[in-house]
Amino acid sequence: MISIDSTVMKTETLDLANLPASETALEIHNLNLHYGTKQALFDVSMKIPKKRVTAFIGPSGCGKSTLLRCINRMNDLVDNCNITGEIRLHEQNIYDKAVDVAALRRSVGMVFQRPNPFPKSIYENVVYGLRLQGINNRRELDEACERSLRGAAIWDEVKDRLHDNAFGLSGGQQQRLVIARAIAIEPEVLLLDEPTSALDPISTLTIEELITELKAKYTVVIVTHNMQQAARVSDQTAFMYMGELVEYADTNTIFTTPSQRKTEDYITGRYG
Ligand SMILES: Nc1ncnc2c1ncn2[C@@H]1O[C@H](COP(=O)(O)OP(=O)(O)OP(=O)(O)O)[C@@H](O)[C@H]1O
Repeated sequence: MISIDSTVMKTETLDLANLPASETALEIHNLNLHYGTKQALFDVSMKIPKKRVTAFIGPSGCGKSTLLRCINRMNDLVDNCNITGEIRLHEQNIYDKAVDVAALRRSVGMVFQRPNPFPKSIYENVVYGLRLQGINNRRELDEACERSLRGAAIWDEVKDRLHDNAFGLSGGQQQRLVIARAIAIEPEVLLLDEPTSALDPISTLTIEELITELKAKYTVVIVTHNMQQAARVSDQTAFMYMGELVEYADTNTIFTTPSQRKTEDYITGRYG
Protein backbone atom coordinates (compact mmCIF):
# COMPACT_ATOMS: atom_id res chain seq x y z
CA MET A 1 0.00 0.00 0.00
CA ILE A 2 1.06 3.59 -0.52
CA SER A 3 2.03 5.21 2.76
CA ILE A 4 0.19 8.44 3.37
CA ASP A 5 1.73 11.26 5.33
CA SER A 6 -0.68 12.14 8.12
CA THR A 7 -0.26 15.84 7.30
CA VAL A 8 -2.27 15.35 4.12
CA MET A 9 -5.23 13.92 6.01
CA LYS A 10 -6.54 17.40 6.47
CA THR A 11 -10.12 17.36 5.34
CA GLU A 12 -12.97 15.47 6.88
CA THR A 13 -14.46 12.50 5.09
CA LEU A 14 -17.29 13.33 2.71
CA ASP A 15 -20.23 11.20 1.77
CA LEU A 16 -19.49 11.59 -1.93
CA ALA A 17 -22.60 9.75 -3.13
CA ASN A 18 -24.87 12.05 -1.14
CA LEU A 19 -23.00 15.30 -1.40
CA PRO A 20 -25.41 18.23 -0.99
CA ALA A 21 -25.71 20.66 -3.92
CA SER A 22 -24.16 23.44 -1.83
CA GLU A 23 -20.91 21.43 -1.59
CA THR A 24 -20.90 20.09 -5.14
CA ALA A 25 -18.83 21.85 -7.81
CA LEU A 26 -19.54 19.42 -10.63
CA GLU A 27 -21.91 16.55 -11.10
CA ILE A 28 -21.15 14.00 -13.79
CA HIS A 29 -24.11 11.84 -14.84
CA ASN A 30 -23.96 8.70 -16.96
CA LEU A 31 -21.20 10.05 -19.15
CA ASN A 32 -20.29 7.94 -22.17
CA LEU A 33 -17.71 8.97 -24.74
CA HIS A 34 -16.77 7.45 -28.08
CA TYR A 35 -13.82 8.35 -30.27
CA GLY A 36 -15.26 7.13 -33.58
CA THR A 37 -16.30 3.55 -32.87
CA LYS A 38 -14.04 3.18 -29.84
CA GLN A 39 -15.73 3.77 -26.50
CA ALA A 40 -13.36 5.50 -24.06
CA LEU A 41 -15.74 6.29 -21.16
CA PHE A 42 -18.48 3.98 -19.86
CA ASP A 43 -21.34 5.43 -17.87
CA VAL A 44 -19.26 7.57 -15.52
CA SER A 45 -21.17 9.25 -12.68
CA MET A 46 -19.62 11.18 -9.81
CA LYS A 47 -19.92 14.34 -7.77
CA ILE A 48 -16.83 16.50 -7.45
CA PRO A 49 -16.82 18.53 -4.24
CA LYS A 50 -16.13 22.24 -4.10
CA LYS A 51 -12.76 23.61 -3.00
CA ARG A 52 -11.07 20.28 -2.66
CA VAL A 53 -8.56 18.38 -4.71
CA THR A 54 -9.91 15.39 -6.63
CA ALA A 55 -7.43 13.05 -8.33
CA PHE A 56 -8.11 10.74 -11.29
CA ILE A 57 -5.75 7.77 -11.25
CA GLY A 58 -5.46 4.55 -13.25
CA PRO A 59 -3.29 2.79 -15.79
CA SER A 60 -2.32 4.34 -19.09
CA GLY A 61 -5.21 4.63 -21.53
CA CYS A 62 -7.95 4.14 -18.92
CA GLY A 63 -9.65 7.46 -19.78
CA LYS A 64 -8.37 9.84 -17.10
CA SER A 65 -7.45 12.66 -19.48
CA THR A 66 -10.53 12.03 -21.59
CA LEU A 67 -12.75 12.49 -18.53
CA LEU A 68 -10.83 15.59 -17.45
CA ARG A 69 -11.12 17.12 -20.92
CA CYS A 70 -14.88 16.57 -20.88
CA ILE A 71 -15.15 19.00 -17.96
CA ASN A 72 -14.25 22.03 -20.08
CA ARG A 73 -15.37 20.55 -23.39
CA MET A 74 -11.87 20.24 -24.78
CA ASN A 75 -13.05 17.08 -26.53
CA ASP A 76 -15.26 19.30 -28.72
CA LEU A 77 -12.07 19.92 -30.67
CA VAL A 78 -11.63 16.22 -31.47
CA ASP A 79 -13.22 14.95 -34.70
CA ASN A 80 -15.65 12.05 -34.30
CA CYS A 81 -15.88 12.45 -30.56
CA ASN A 82 -19.39 11.64 -29.40
CA ILE A 83 -20.53 12.30 -25.83
CA THR A 84 -23.76 11.34 -24.07
CA GLY A 85 -24.76 12.02 -20.49
CA GLU A 86 -24.35 15.23 -18.54
CA ILE A 87 -21.87 17.29 -16.60
CA ARG A 88 -23.64 19.80 -14.41
CA LEU A 89 -22.00 23.00 -13.26
CA HIS A 90 -24.34 25.25 -11.26
CA GLU A 91 -27.23 22.96 -12.09
CA GLN A 92 -26.72 23.49 -15.81
CA ASN A 93 -25.56 20.77 -18.17
CA ILE A 94 -22.38 22.12 -19.80
CA TYR A 95 -23.32 20.15 -22.95
CA ASP A 96 -26.59 22.05 -23.39
CA LYS A 97 -26.81 23.81 -26.75
CA ALA A 98 -27.30 27.15 -25.00
CA VAL A 99 -23.95 26.98 -23.19
CA ASP A 100 -21.31 29.48 -24.25
CA VAL A 101 -18.19 27.32 -24.45
CA ALA A 102 -15.81 30.29 -24.14
CA ALA A 103 -17.55 31.32 -20.92
CA LEU A 104 -17.41 27.73 -19.67
CA ARG A 105 -13.65 27.68 -20.25
CA ARG A 106 -13.31 30.91 -18.26
CA SER A 107 -15.00 29.14 -15.34
CA VAL A 108 -13.10 25.92 -15.85
CA GLY A 109 -9.42 26.58 -16.54
CA MET A 110 -6.93 23.96 -17.65
CA VAL A 111 -3.21 23.35 -17.23
CA PHE A 112 -1.45 20.73 -19.34
CA GLN A 113 1.41 18.32 -18.90
CA ARG A 114 4.00 20.51 -20.62
CA PRO A 115 4.19 24.14 -19.56
CA ASN A 116 2.87 26.18 -22.50
CA PRO A 117 3.62 29.86 -21.90
CA PHE A 118 3.01 32.16 -24.85
CA PRO A 119 6.03 33.78 -26.54
CA LYS A 120 5.44 36.97 -24.61
CA SER A 121 6.62 38.61 -21.42
CA ILE A 122 5.78 37.13 -18.02
CA TYR A 123 3.40 40.04 -17.46
CA GLU A 124 1.59 39.63 -20.78
CA ASN A 125 1.21 35.91 -20.21
CA VAL A 126 -0.58 36.49 -16.92
CA VAL A 127 -2.90 39.24 -18.16
CA TYR A 128 -3.61 37.54 -21.48
CA GLY A 129 -7.11 36.35 -20.55
CA LEU A 130 -8.01 39.73 -19.08
CA ARG A 131 -6.96 41.53 -22.25
CA LEU A 132 -9.13 39.08 -24.21
CA GLN A 133 -12.02 40.24 -22.05
CA GLY A 134 -11.24 43.83 -23.12
CA ILE A 135 -9.59 44.91 -19.88
CA ASN A 136 -6.76 47.32 -20.62
CA ASN A 137 -6.67 49.51 -17.53
CA ARG A 138 -3.05 49.45 -16.41
CA ARG A 139 -3.75 49.50 -12.70
CA GLU A 140 -6.29 46.72 -12.95
CA LEU A 141 -3.91 44.59 -15.00
CA ASP A 142 -0.98 45.30 -12.64
CA GLU A 143 -3.06 44.25 -9.65
CA ALA A 144 -4.34 41.10 -11.34
CA CYS A 145 -0.80 40.23 -12.41
CA GLU A 146 0.60 40.52 -8.90
CA ARG A 147 -2.37 38.74 -7.31
CA SER A 148 -2.16 35.84 -9.77
CA LEU A 149 1.60 35.45 -9.54
CA ARG A 150 1.36 35.47 -5.75
CA GLY A 151 -1.50 32.96 -5.96
CA ALA A 152 0.72 30.70 -8.06
CA ALA A 153 3.62 31.04 -5.60
CA ILE A 154 6.00 32.62 -8.12
CA TRP A 155 5.75 36.36 -7.46
CA ASP A 156 8.99 36.66 -5.48
CA GLU A 157 10.94 34.87 -8.19
CA VAL A 158 9.72 37.03 -11.07
CA LYS A 159 8.65 40.40 -9.65
CA ASP A 160 11.85 42.11 -10.86
CA ARG A 161 11.61 40.75 -14.39
CA LEU A 162 7.96 40.90 -15.30
CA HIS A 163 8.75 42.24 -18.75
CA ASP A 164 11.28 39.53 -19.63
CA ASN A 165 10.24 36.76 -21.99
CA ALA A 166 8.50 33.84 -20.26
CA PHE A 167 10.72 31.38 -22.12
CA GLY A 168 13.60 32.49 -19.89
CA LEU A 169 11.97 30.76 -16.91
CA SER A 170 12.74 27.20 -15.80
CA GLY A 171 10.20 24.46 -16.57
CA GLY A 172 8.84 24.50 -13.02
CA GLN A 173 8.56 28.31 -13.07
CA GLN A 174 6.84 28.17 -16.47
CA GLN A 175 4.28 25.73 -15.08
CA ARG A 176 3.56 28.05 -12.14
CA LEU A 177 3.32 30.96 -14.61
CA VAL A 178 0.76 28.98 -16.61
CA ILE A 179 -1.17 28.37 -13.38
CA ALA A 180 -1.00 32.15 -12.69
CA ARG A 181 -2.38 32.75 -16.20
CA ALA A 182 -5.21 30.29 -15.49
CA ILE A 183 -6.18 31.87 -12.16
CA ALA A 184 -5.89 35.48 -13.41
CA ILE A 185 -9.39 35.21 -14.84
CA GLU A 186 -10.68 33.80 -11.54
CA PRO A 187 -12.06 30.45 -12.61
CA GLU A 188 -14.03 28.24 -10.24
CA VAL A 189 -12.47 24.98 -11.32
CA LEU A 190 -8.88 24.22 -12.28
CA LEU A 191 -8.16 21.09 -14.31
CA LEU A 192 -4.58 19.89 -14.08
CA ASP A 193 -3.56 17.21 -16.58
CA GLU A 194 -0.41 15.59 -15.21
CA PRO A 195 0.98 19.02 -14.35
CA THR A 196 4.30 17.79 -12.98
CA SER A 197 5.16 14.91 -15.28
CA ALA A 198 7.63 17.05 -17.26
CA LEU A 199 9.23 18.56 -14.14
CA ASP A 200 12.15 17.74 -11.86
CA PRO A 201 11.49 16.53 -8.27
CA ILE A 202 12.01 19.93 -6.61
CA SER A 203 9.67 21.73 -9.04
CA THR A 204 7.20 18.89 -8.57
CA LEU A 205 7.21 19.43 -4.83
CA THR A 206 6.69 23.18 -5.28
CA ILE A 207 3.70 22.57 -7.55
CA GLU A 208 2.27 20.01 -5.12
CA GLU A 209 2.48 22.55 -2.29
CA LEU A 210 0.84 25.08 -4.57
CA ILE A 211 -2.01 22.68 -5.39
CA THR A 212 -2.72 22.33 -1.69
CA GLU A 213 -2.90 26.15 -1.40
CA LEU A 214 -5.08 26.52 -4.51
CA LYS A 215 -7.96 24.59 -3.04
CA ALA A 216 -8.64 27.41 -0.59
CA LYS A 217 -10.08 29.27 -3.58
CA TYR A 218 -10.65 26.77 -6.35
CA THR A 219 -12.00 23.30 -6.99
CA VAL A 220 -9.01 21.36 -8.32
CA VAL A 221 -9.18 18.21 -10.43
CA ILE A 222 -5.88 16.53 -11.22
CA VAL A 223 -4.92 13.64 -13.46
CA THR A 224 -1.78 11.95 -12.28
CA HIS A 225 0.18 8.82 -13.12
CA ASN A 226 1.90 9.10 -9.83
CA MET A 227 0.05 7.41 -6.99
CA GLN A 228 2.24 9.00 -4.33
CA GLN A 229 1.32 12.37 -5.77
CA ALA A 230 -2.39 11.55 -5.61
CA ALA A 231 -1.92 10.43 -2.01
CA ARG A 232 -0.04 13.62 -1.15
CA VAL A 233 -2.22 16.25 -2.78
CA SER A 234 -5.76 14.97 -3.14
CA ASP A 235 -8.70 14.80 -0.77
CA GLN A 236 -10.57 12.26 -2.84
CA THR A 237 -9.44 9.89 -5.53
CA ALA A 238 -11.22 8.30 -8.47
CA PHE A 239 -9.70 5.06 -9.75
CA MET A 240 -10.44 4.38 -13.42
CA TYR A 241 -9.88 1.22 -15.40
CA MET A 242 -10.64 0.68 -19.08
CA GLY A 243 -12.95 3.67 -19.27
CA GLU A 244 -14.93 2.82 -16.16
CA LEU A 245 -14.93 4.56 -12.82
CA VAL A 246 -14.16 1.60 -10.61
CA GLU A 247 -14.01 3.32 -7.24
CA TYR A 248 -14.30 6.86 -5.94
CA ALA A 249 -13.75 7.70 -2.31
CA ASP A 250 -11.64 9.67 0.10
CA THR A 251 -7.98 9.37 -0.79
CA ASN A 252 -7.21 7.76 2.54
CA THR A 253 -9.81 5.06 1.90
CA ILE A 254 -8.66 4.39 -1.65
CA PHE A 255 -5.06 3.91 -0.56
CA THR A 256 -5.63 2.02 2.68
CA THR A 257 -8.93 0.14 2.49
CA PRO A 258 -10.21 0.12 -1.10
CA SER A 259 -13.46 -1.76 -1.55
CA GLN A 260 -12.76 -3.06 -5.04
CA ARG A 261 -10.26 -5.77 -5.91
CA LYS A 262 -9.19 -3.91 -9.07
CA THR A 263 -8.32 -0.80 -7.04
CA GLU A 264 -6.30 -2.83 -4.59
CA ASP A 265 -4.44 -4.60 -7.40
CA TYR A 266 -3.58 -1.24 -8.96
CA ILE A 267 -2.39 0.51 -5.84
CA THR A 268 -0.33 -2.49 -4.79
CA GLY A 269 1.35 -2.39 -8.19
CA ARG A 270 -0.07 -5.61 -9.64
CA TYR A 271 -0.69 -3.83 -12.92
CA GLY A 272 -0.48 -0.42 -14.53
N1 LIG B 1 -8.22 12.01 -29.81
C1 LIG B 1 -8.38 10.69 -29.66
N2 LIG B 1 -8.81 9.94 -30.70
C2 LIG B 1 -8.97 8.60 -30.58
N3 LIG B 1 -8.74 7.90 -29.44
C3 LIG B 1 -8.31 8.61 -28.39
C4 LIG B 1 -8.09 10.01 -28.43
N4 LIG B 1 -7.66 10.43 -27.21
C5 LIG B 1 -7.60 9.31 -26.44
N5 LIG B 1 -7.98 8.23 -27.15
C6 LIG B 1 -8.08 6.84 -26.65
O1 LIG B 1 -8.98 6.84 -25.54
C7 LIG B 1 -8.51 6.00 -24.51
C8 LIG B 1 -8.35 6.82 -23.23
O2 LIG B 1 -7.27 7.74 -23.42
P1 LIG B 1 -6.86 8.82 -22.33
O3 LIG B 1 -5.77 9.66 -22.91
O4 LIG B 1 -8.05 9.48 -21.81
O5 LIG B 1 -6.29 7.86 -21.18
P2 LIG B 1 -5.38 8.21 -19.93
O6 LIG B 1 -5.86 7.35 -18.83
O7 LIG B 1 -5.36 9.66 -19.70
O8 LIG B 1 -3.97 7.70 -20.43
P3 LIG B 1 -2.48 8.21 -20.10
O9 LIG B 1 -2.32 7.99 -18.62
O10 LIG B 1 -1.62 7.30 -20.92
O11 LIG B 1 -2.41 9.65 -20.51
C9 LIG B 1 -7.21 5.39 -25.01
O12 LIG B 1 -7.47 4.14 -25.54
C10 LIG B 1 -6.76 6.36 -26.07
O13 LIG B 1 -6.00 5.71 -27.04
